[in-house]
Amino acid sequence: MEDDGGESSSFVVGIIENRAKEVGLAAFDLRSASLHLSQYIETSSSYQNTKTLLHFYDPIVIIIPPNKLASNSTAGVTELVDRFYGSVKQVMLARGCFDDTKGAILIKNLAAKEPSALGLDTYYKQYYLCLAAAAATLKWTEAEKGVVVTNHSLSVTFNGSFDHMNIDSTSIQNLEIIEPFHSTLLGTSNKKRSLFHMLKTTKTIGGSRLLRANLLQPLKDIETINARLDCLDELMSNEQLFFGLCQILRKFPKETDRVLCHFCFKAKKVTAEALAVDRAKKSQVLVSSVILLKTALDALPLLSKVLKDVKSSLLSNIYKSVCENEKYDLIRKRIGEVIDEDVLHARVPFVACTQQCFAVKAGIDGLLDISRRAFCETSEAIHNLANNYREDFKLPNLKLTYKNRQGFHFVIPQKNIQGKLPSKFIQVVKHGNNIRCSSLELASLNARNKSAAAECYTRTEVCLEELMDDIRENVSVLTLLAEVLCLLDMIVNSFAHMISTKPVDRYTRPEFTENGPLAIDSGRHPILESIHNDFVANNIFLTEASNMAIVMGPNMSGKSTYLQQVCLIVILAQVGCYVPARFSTVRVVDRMFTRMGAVDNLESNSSTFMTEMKETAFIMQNVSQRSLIVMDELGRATSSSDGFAIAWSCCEHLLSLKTYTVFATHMENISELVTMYPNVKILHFDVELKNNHLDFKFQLKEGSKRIPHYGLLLAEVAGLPSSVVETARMITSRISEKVFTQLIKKRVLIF
Ligand SMILES: Nc1ncnc2c1ncn2[C@@H]1O[C@H](COP(=O)(O)OP(=O)(O)OP(=O)(O)O)[C@@H](O)[C@H]1O
Repeated sequence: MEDDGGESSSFVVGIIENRAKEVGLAAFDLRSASLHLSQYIETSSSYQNTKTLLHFYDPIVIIIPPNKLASNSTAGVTELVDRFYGSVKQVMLARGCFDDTKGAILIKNLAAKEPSALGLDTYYKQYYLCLAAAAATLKWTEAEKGVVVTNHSLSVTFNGSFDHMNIDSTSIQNLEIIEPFHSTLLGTSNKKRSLFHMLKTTKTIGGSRLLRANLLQPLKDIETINARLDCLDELMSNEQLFFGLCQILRKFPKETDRVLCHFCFKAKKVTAEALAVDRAKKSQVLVSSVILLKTALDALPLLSKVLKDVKSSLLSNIYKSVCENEKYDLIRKRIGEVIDEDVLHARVPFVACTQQCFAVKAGIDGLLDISRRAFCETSEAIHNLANNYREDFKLPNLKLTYKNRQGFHFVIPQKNIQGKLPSKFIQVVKHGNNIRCSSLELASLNARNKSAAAECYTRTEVCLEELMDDIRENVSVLTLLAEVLCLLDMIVNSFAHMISTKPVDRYTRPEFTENGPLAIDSGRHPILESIHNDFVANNIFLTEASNMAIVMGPNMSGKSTYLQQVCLIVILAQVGCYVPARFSTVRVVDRMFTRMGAVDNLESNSSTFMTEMKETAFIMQNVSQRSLIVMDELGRATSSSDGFAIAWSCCEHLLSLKTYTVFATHMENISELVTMYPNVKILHFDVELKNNHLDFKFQLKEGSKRIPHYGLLLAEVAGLPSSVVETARMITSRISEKVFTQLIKKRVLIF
């Protein structure tokens, strides 16, 4: 598999839908060799569920069947992809490629788990669409990448996203989980203000991807969440274990997870020409994977030492399944039969290249030994050439550098060059304060050096063939090792690290119930509290008997911050992390909905009000008994009477369910709901009026409090011309709302 080297996504996603608006989605992760299958009914015409999953997987390729209008002639999933994911590579495959029977057979053969353990027999009929999508996705990936997936190597999960809390893509933006709101809006990169960036102290790319996936789809299973929390308890109370793990994790190469999955893919037999072009590169990737695996396996005994006496179930399971698993030892010994003991994984390009050329023990392959000699001779000649140039051209600071693609070239600090650079130097390029260049002699030596290295790689691959087959037989333990390293990276380097940087007891362990309250005592906004030194903590208490809180208060009093804070605390709790509160107990949330900032949606050609209504409709259609909904100023984008009516009726609808809702509003009359429904409570943010100035306390209190004309006061502070404010003040003092309406009707109001 090609090595992307970066943090970018590695998902190939196939999607297909039927006439009943049921969608099957297969997401194939090339990096971790895992396949995630989901099938669901699209309840909204805007394909919110599909959008959420696409947002989650962030694919590099989307595979779709040719466009076909859905049953009711509305746009289908293919058009959605066309419209919203134009920048992602799209591949259109004939509907025949989306074959569910083929998909089922493929999964039976490729999955690491037994078909019965996967539940394939049960799922087959029910999930035929995602199996069809899997067939197309695997077929395309194998053909395009020139690989064959090794039998029984894939980690397959059914119904991936629905085992987890579902957060729709709008809420992901509103809550600033991955990107701060304004950065997505304005294209700026104020990355400090997202939950993901706050926690992204993971050391591996696999770890940070796992963190991102967890934040986008937090857990729902209390047992798993508690296992993570027990592990955090142990890390927080045992410094030696925490620092020991931090140190040991550094000993595993950063790329371990990505490289281990190379053993799941076997190169296809290709034609002679393609062989010549591609082979050396592929062989090099393979050799470096084996070296990396050796380095990772060498670090395993150190991990065993640190985890020997752990108590929490998560860590002791890791100890049992990884550290005590003899298979790793056997693989390591088998590698030791072919690979030189001194060979190590290296990141500096030329060192890595040399390690790869010398990976296989001497004397195993005569041709390899000859190629190595040629490689050494040309490398030495290149270094001698550099020495000669330093002396001949009086350039003592001339440096020789190596890049994987170009090979060797010279770097000379510009200040060392008096006058013109000697004509011997060619391909001269300015680079900052340096000049990069080559010479004809260097270019020729470079070519010889490269071809010697290429020959070394291909010979090495031949020597490694048997070893690779042996390793592939145990590929499931390598996948397990990759998963464990990513999980430890997230829990130790992100969660535990973040908690350890805060004062003691600022972050506490949340508790969970299936049907209990959502109670947060002295909760704080995880991101804003580090920006505001004097951030004011607030509580929330919702139960099935009192499941809606209406939050009131003037502008700027802290309502939106509070809504976001409640959601972020629940997300943190459900990923298995401590939360910024004195105490918290969470009823496990299965879907989280937010309706917050009102912005025109230019992409979907919707006005502010229509966007607001579409989002609200989506919530109303999808809400479940265990949802958490936060709504900010619903109904403010239309006429005040219609807005009020919509807000009121939405509240009534939500009150008839057991869902927990926090509803922030400026509409004072909404508080009348409390007189009709016992399960509503009214809260307000405390603000005092002092000398015509608003003094914000940011403290949430019971009941409501009326601050007259706070809008006018804030408008003045914002710099509205004083004459305008004066006129507004005069109008409000003279007329009551009723009179005002009558005046407008009679059109006698003259400004
Ligand atoms: N608990 C708090 N402690 C300290 N500062 C806070 C707190 N909550 C909010 N703030 C500050 O107040 C500012 C305004 O808060 P926020 O946007 O939540 O108000 P709002 O009531 O939603 O306003 P509006 O009704 O105009 O949307 C925030 O940007 C933040 O700087």
